[in-house]
Amino acid sequence: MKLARKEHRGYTPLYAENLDPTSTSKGDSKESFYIGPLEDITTVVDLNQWPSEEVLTSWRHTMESFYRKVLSAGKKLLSLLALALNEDEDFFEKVGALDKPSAFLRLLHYPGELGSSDEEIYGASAHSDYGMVTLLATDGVQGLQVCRDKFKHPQLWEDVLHVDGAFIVNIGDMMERWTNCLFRSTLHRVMPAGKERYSAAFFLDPNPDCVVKCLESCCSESSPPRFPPIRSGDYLKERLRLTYAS
Ligand SMILES: O=C(O)CCC(=O)C(=O)O
Ligand SMILES: [Fe+2]
Repeated sequence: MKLARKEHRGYTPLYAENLDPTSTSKGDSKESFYIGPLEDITTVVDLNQWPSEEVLTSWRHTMESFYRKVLSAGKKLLSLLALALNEDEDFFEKVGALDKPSAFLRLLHYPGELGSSDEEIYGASAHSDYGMVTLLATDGVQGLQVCRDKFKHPQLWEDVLHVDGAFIVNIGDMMERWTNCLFRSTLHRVMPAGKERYSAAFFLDPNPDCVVKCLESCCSESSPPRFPPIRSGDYLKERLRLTYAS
């Protein structure tokens, strides 16, 4: 396929990824298309892959406009999270996370028919997102489930109700590291709904050079940092490597 994923942009086919790297299944039953930062971080070249205007007229314009709007909403959300953590509202700007953030829009399609198989196939197997926050829009078809207590066994999964016009927001693993687990990243999955499903996830992750280090307000002598500081780019690279390993 001409627009196959390169530099983490473009098309990923069915079963290309396994969001739960511990699972032995053949992969998740979804296809997707990634759109990365519009003004690219490292080069002047646009690494995004756009279908030709003749094939999909105005598609690029629509996607770029959506990307910018969700990025702006995500930044506002992060300033509210900073205030909730007793930090200045521009905390995530000051630590360099929002200077050319590593923000990816992912358009997802889950097929309705899966064919017969003995193994359990997920639309998206259980995972938490990797970055700061994810803003997720869905078409309202059920399937998304959340596990409130990811360390409890057996795990209890609950359907996430659709609210028209609202985003679902997931806390990501780097936010969990920053807050020393005060804000837990959300364990979630997508079950096959027996019906075609579309969603758009916007992963708002820090600039690759931003170092994610436990906030002072979130640790003390009796509650030391649970994670060492890590460069965001290194953390993301490793998580993506595991997701696309098979
Ligand atoms: O499609 C959805 O509702 C969720 C997608 C998701 O969790 C992901 O791509 O990380
Ligand atoms: Fe996710």
